[in-house]
Amino acid sequence: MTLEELRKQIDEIDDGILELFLKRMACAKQVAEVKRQKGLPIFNETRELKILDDVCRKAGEYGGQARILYANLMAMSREAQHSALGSGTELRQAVLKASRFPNKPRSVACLGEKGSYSHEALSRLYPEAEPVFFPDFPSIFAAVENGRADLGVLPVENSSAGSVNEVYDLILKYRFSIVSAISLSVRHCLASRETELHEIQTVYSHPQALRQCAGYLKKRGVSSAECSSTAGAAKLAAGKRKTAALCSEHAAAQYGLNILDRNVQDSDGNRTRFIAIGQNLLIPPQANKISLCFAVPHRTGTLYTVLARFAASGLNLTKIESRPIPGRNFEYDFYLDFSGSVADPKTLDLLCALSEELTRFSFLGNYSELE
Ligand SMILES: O=C(O)C(=O)C[C@]1(C(=O)O)C=C[C@@H](O)C=C1
Repeated sequence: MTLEELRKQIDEIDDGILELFLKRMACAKQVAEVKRQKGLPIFNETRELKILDDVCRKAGEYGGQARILYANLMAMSREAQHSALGSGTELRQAVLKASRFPNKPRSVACLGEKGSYSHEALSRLYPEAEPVFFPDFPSIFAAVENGRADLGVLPVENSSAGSVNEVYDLILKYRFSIVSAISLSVRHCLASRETELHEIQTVYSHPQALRQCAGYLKKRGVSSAECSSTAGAAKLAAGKRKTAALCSEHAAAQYGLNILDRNVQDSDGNRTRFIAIGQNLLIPPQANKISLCFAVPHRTGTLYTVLARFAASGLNLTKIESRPIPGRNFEYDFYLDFSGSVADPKTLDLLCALSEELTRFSFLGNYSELE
């Protein structure tokens, strides 16, 4: 057979598959109605596992491929059923009740001292708020929980050093709402009370900043020491001979230090993303980014079929992070960011379906990110 003839056959087969796919989806919607009348749950694991085992056996050498194909078919079918029944009432109501107005927090918690990068992010996001400084990330979450601060600003990711795992673990522990975000260009300088570079023996900074400048520090042959923030490092270096801090120029000025070297980070386009968290859900009208988290059972293809549903809805994932679930060996929570808005009914339907199907699911927010 020629290529053209074979392609003609494939086209005919595809038409047949598509017709059957649409028939299957229509049938699934009817099942949803029966389930509603009988008060049955949409997900029927026994039935799904039986279908998967059957197709796997019948498909012979393509058993694994058939399993994945049908796992996806049934995920789509469940989603159509959830959408037909308007599932996820709790999430739908939370989204409906969420405030639409940008909040004007009185006080916002952040890491470190005046002049820290977190402080800069906070001032850009909430110029009118009073900053409240804390020495570590858990204290910021605690301050939001006990009302000492209306919101908390936290670094979540750096373009060269990667995710701030401790913050992700706290996000997953507290499950507060993410209400806004900002991506800041981060340029570190080497600042000291000394005036000559060769006098420096020890460099202080936050572990993330030390990581972002690891190549520079190695080249200079100086030792490094961790402290709780870049601005804290500047304060420390102001009191000790032969030391310097990796910090912002702003922090260097704050503590009266000389700038011995500029732009010392290893990557030129070094950026850090910050989020603001709060107790209440706030969804501004321009919100275009969604964050959520969930866990999946340890079975082949479970994460894959969840991610396929985002692809099927045309949603672009911008971040995925997995973190160990405390107290459960080698089980993970997944944290996801994607571009989208809950004002889009199809996106809200997907989230509502997932909220019903996945364990440890939380919708964390729909917000926009300043540049
Ligand atoms: O058989 C059912 O109960 C259905 O709802 C249909 C179906 C499927 O698409 O095959 C969908 C969801 C269930 O989890 C199991 C199977």
